[in-house]
Amino acid sequence: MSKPRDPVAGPDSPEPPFPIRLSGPVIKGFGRGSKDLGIPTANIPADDLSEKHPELTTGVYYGVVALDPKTYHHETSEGSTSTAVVLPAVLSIGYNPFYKNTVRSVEIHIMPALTEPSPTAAGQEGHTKFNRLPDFYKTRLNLLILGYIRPEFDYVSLEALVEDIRVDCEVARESLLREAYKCYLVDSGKTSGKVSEDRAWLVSFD
Ligand SMILES: Cc1cc2nc3c(=O)[nH]c(=O)nc-3n(C[C@H](O)[C@H](O)[C@H](O)COP(=O)(O)O)c2cc1C
Ligand SMILES: Nc1ncnc2c1ncn2[C@@H]1O[C@H](COP(=O)(O)OP(=O)(O)O)[C@@H](O)[C@H]1O
Ligand SMILES: [Mg+2]
Repeated sequence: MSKPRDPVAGPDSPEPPFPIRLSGPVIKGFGRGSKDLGIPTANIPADDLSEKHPELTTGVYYGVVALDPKTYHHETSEGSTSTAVVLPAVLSIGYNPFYKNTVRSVEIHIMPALTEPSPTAAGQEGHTKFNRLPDFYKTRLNLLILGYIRPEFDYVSLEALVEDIRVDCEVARESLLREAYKCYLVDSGKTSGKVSEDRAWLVSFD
């Protein structure tokens, strides 16, 4: 048995180099996320990553995302919205050692709002239904990376990889529930300068 993982990752408020801004159109990946793992990941181009963000090492991170509402209509209980909805996310940046990719990819799994029950909560091991939205290929995605979780690993089985990603979702969720992170998701009206600036960038799609 491997030892239990820490329930949260990173300091109590984002520290440099975070938040890191990434943006790009959602592109096709290797087609494994949904099919092999049951975990859809929105892939965005990674071409200029080493030039623009040399500090961004390979690994698993958490953050917040927004999709361009011009092409993605998010359904809420109030109906369809024309402003971008901000959602929590967990992502991997790297070569997917389990699949031995030769090119680096950025793969983002968008989670449900923190006010909704978590589909990846413990007790569902082996039966987890990861969050799935209607497809949004080609839509522009803005991402603020807020913290680092762990390095990428190779695994003895597909089940072991899926279980670790399930725990990543829970770690991301608990980490983002902290006040200094939650303010990126929920605009309380009293957020300070830099947070509002980053949040304004997140939901702007010109
Ligand atoms: C939160 C998260 C953590 C991941 N961690 C690993 C990892 O440690 N090792 C690995 O080989 N792949 C990891 N992956 C990548 C998955 O293997 C990848 O999403 C899958 O291969 C789907 O790829 P595709 O979008 O190209 O189809 C992770 C993905 C996510 C979303
Ligand atoms: N919760 C989600 N997070 C990320 N992408 C999602 C989600 N739900 C649906 N999708 C869609 O699924 C696609 C990714 O599925 P995936 O099986 O990883 O395919 P690919 O290999 O092409 O990336 C995304 O591009 C997006 O259109
Ligand atoms: Mg993918």
